[in-house]
Amino acid sequence: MACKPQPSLPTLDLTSKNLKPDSSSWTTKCDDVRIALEEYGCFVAIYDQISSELSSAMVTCLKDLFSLPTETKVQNLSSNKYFGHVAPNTLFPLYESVGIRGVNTPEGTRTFTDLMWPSGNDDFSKTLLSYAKQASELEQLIKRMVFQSYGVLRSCDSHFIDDSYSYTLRGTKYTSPKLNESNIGLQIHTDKTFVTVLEQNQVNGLEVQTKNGEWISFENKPSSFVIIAGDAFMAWSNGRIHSPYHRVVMHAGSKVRYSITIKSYKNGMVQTPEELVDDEHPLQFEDFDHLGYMQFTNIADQDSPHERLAKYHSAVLGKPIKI
Ligand SMILES: O=C(O)CCC(=O)C(=O)O
Ligand SMILES: [Fe+2]
Repeated sequence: MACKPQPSLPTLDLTSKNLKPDSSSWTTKCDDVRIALEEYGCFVAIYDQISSELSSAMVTCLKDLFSLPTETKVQNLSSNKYFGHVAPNTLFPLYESVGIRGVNTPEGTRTFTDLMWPSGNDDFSKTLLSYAKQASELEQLIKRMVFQSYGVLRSCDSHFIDDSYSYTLRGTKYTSPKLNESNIGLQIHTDKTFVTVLEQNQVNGLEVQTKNGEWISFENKPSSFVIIAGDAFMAWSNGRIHSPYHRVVMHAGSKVRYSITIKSYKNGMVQTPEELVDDEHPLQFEDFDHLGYMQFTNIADQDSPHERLAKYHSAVLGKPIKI
């Protein structure tokens, strides 16, 4: 009997030679990106603008960061539960993570570096800034391609001016489970972001759920970045783009796993363009404040993005939305 092939995430070649704006291949590529995000909420981008040297340097930086004493790491406080330091705990003993805000600006990287290394660590802040800048360019490319494919690039050009988005880098370290310990590195969730750009280094573990409930694991390859659409992108697109459930599963005996995510958040309101609303697609989500939505959400909730956004709207606007 033939074996059923393992499902895999779509892979799209976004290397510079394949991305000449205004060519017909550019239009096709933009459609491919949109379709992948509508079908899976996620795809693997092959991207050559972030060099493997920079990625390795970033992982070395994360190793240095995680080896600092806990008393130092916990100083990275945040009123927002998604942005600070998360230490391993009894519920998720394999997971340790650090969120760094404003990471694509020299002030953001310097403030964080000075907090962790009061006597300075130039290598760290330079690598962090250069990685974050390149990854935020990839994030903008993805939005540009999707907007182009929906025909709203011009009407939505305010998404591409400085300060229209904030970027957070979340570096995460996963240890392998001990005997009788759960192998869940990170629980099932959707991202509350607009877009997440994720790089997984050497040790696999990320799994993404398809719309029909199958789990797809992601095998790491050089120059590959996983693009994940978040709840805000889904809402912006009037429900066309999928915000997928995903998780990290670790395997006994595996090496320590490091992942780097760049997460984008719209500054101010997320608003569905009017071109994406018509009789067949009535408006699903009222405008909402992205950072307000982040504050409202609970990491451990098991709501779908639609349910969570409905609860947020009803809490903030006093009325539920149609779902
Ligand atoms: O570490 C990973 O591969 C996944 C991280 C993730 O999903 C997240 O930070 O939202
Ligand atoms: Fe995630």
